[in-house]
Amino acid sequence: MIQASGLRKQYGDTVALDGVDLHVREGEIFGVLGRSGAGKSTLLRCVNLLERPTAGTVTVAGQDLTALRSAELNRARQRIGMIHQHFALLSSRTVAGNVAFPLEVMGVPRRERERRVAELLDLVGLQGRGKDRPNQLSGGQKQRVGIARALAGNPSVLLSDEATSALDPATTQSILALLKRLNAELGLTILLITHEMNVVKSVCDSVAIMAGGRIEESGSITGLIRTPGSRLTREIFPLPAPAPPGSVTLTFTGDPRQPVVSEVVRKFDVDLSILGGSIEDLAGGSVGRLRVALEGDDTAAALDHLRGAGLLVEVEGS
Ligand SMILES: Nc1ncnc2c1ncn2[C@@H]1O[C@H](COP(=O)(O)OP(=O)(O)OP(=O)(O)O)[C@@H](O)[C@H]1O
Repeated sequence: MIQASGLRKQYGDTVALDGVDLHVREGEIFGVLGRSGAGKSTLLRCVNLLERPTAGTVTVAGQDLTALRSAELNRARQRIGMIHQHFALLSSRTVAGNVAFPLEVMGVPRRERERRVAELLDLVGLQGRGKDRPNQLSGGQKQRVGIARALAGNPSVLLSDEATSALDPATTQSILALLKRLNAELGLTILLITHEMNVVKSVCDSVAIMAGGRIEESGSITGLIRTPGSRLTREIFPLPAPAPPGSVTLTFTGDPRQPVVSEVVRKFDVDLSILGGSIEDLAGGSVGRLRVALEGDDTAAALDHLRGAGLLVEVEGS
């Protein structure tokens, strides 16, 4: 749905994007995670060409945006919604007036506009609030208005620029739940940028980790969790460093109640000490990571058994 190739963006001597390739599949929630200054906002603004990349191409829904002239680009942008960290609402307009704004720009007749605004406010849980002013709303409600406005043109893609960074944790979760619902119900593809791992853990199907204008690692969350040495896995499941030589890190997905570890202890008569670990609920399901020390005559066979049971087994120093 979104394909960026060889994206480069330079501001004077500052290289904000340094050869970024991005592939976001239709219907997924894709997170771009990185610290301040990593280049996330620049990447997002290059995807809808609010910023023109210095080099590279951006294709959204099969259309090469970098090749379009301005009238065509404006039409293509109507199919790309965007929400912002500080909501970017017009304080002089009511809630309904804010949601209606893009419909007015598109030339939608008044009756149709009013019907669509009511439908959108309903969709985001703000029915009956159309006459309010933005300053009468909480942060979470303001972001719901931002989402309703972004969906006005029936976009196939929603870009989210740190949409929950200004919200408290409970409100963040409610906005993320709304995005997840819209993704499922409307088949909306969502590209979000964030500096919060929590956002990635809660809703993303795929992620790209950015630093210094480059993507360091990207892929589906489940795929990265199963990739030895993945940075995402290390950040989600921090374990004490350095790992003792010979210690084993086990990563398991699926039902955490499967007694795979106790089974291996019994079957291969090994001693197992737990050195660290945790279990997390990710969008794709439950994932656990455990660092253990194994002792016994048959530890190699025990590790093979764990591999055979579908665990990722990483032995320190091997
Ligand atoms: N309009 C601009 N003019 C000059 N430099 C810019 C501009 N926009 C971004 N930069 C620089 O490009 C680099 C990447 O910035 P960007 O805002 O994309 O990072 P970010 O990961 O989104 O960080 P933040 O979360 O702090 O916004 C930074 O060094 C920034 O100073």
